Amino acid sequence: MSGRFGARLAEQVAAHGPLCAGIDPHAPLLAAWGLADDAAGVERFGRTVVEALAGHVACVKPQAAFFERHGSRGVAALERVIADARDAGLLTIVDAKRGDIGSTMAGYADAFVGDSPLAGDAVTVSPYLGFGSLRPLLDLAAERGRGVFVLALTSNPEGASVQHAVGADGRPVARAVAEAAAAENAGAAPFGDVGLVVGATVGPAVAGLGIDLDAVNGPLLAPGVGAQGATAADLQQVFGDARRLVLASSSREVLAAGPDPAGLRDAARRSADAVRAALAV
Ligand SMILES: O=C(O)c1cc(=O)[nH]c(=O)n1[C@@H]1O[C@H](COP(=O)(O)O)[C@@H](O)[C@H]1O
Repeated sequence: MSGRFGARLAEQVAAHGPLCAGIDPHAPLLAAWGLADDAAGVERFGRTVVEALAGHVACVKPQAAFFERHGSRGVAALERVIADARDAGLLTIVDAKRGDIGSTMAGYADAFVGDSPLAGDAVTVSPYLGFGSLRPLLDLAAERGRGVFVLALTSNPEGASVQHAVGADGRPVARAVAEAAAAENAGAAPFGDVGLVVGATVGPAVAGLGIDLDAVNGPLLAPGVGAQGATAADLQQVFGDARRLVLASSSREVLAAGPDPAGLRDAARRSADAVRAALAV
């Protein structure tokens, strides 16, 4: 791994388009792929996606939950998927969505951005114990050149009850998260290593909450494209002038084309082309 996460991601997006393919081995997808719903099944699933998409997409995002549901052997499978991706030169965002008090966050930092085999190129985290609680993980990620994606406006409808709420300082909570991320990325080029998660499904919320996403100057991971109903065109409305920072994410829509590697590549290519076209407008 050489160079900082933001710079490496920018290079991959330039080469392959602004799409991150999720690796979410849901039980129905395992069945559709003819795989058992066990640790060996999720391992085969994940490694197949990596082998098919390495060199064809900007990055992959293994969803830790679907590996963890098989206990320690599932976690070992996740480690092997991450190792395969690293060997293949494919960037990984480990979707673990961790968040805890600062002293415990230091443990998650070691696990996901330190020396552990669970560390990919970046990790997703939740700031809803307070953005400051993420500090140990942000610091270790910065030291190692890894990336962090902080949940801001999530793609699920329930998220608004927390994220749109106005905090004690008068700012909507999601806006405060965005401004804290912007402070981490100040001065970085082409952009920094601290990204936000902003669902492609959030409609007019960004503008409505007064959030300046362009000022974040970090990658904006946009899940919700495909299975959750958002289209590439929704990205234009949600992201406005911050389109240069968007990394759309899609899992089930791409994965449904497997296990045939050519089918996975075609589905990823179609999604990446649609996203690139929508963001170019
Ligand atoms: O952090 C994420 O990736 C994420 C944040 C969010 O707000 N919404 C969201 O759907 N995700 C993840 O993105 C993936 C979406 O999968 P599909 O709906 O199948 O494309 C899942 O792994 C979710 O956990």
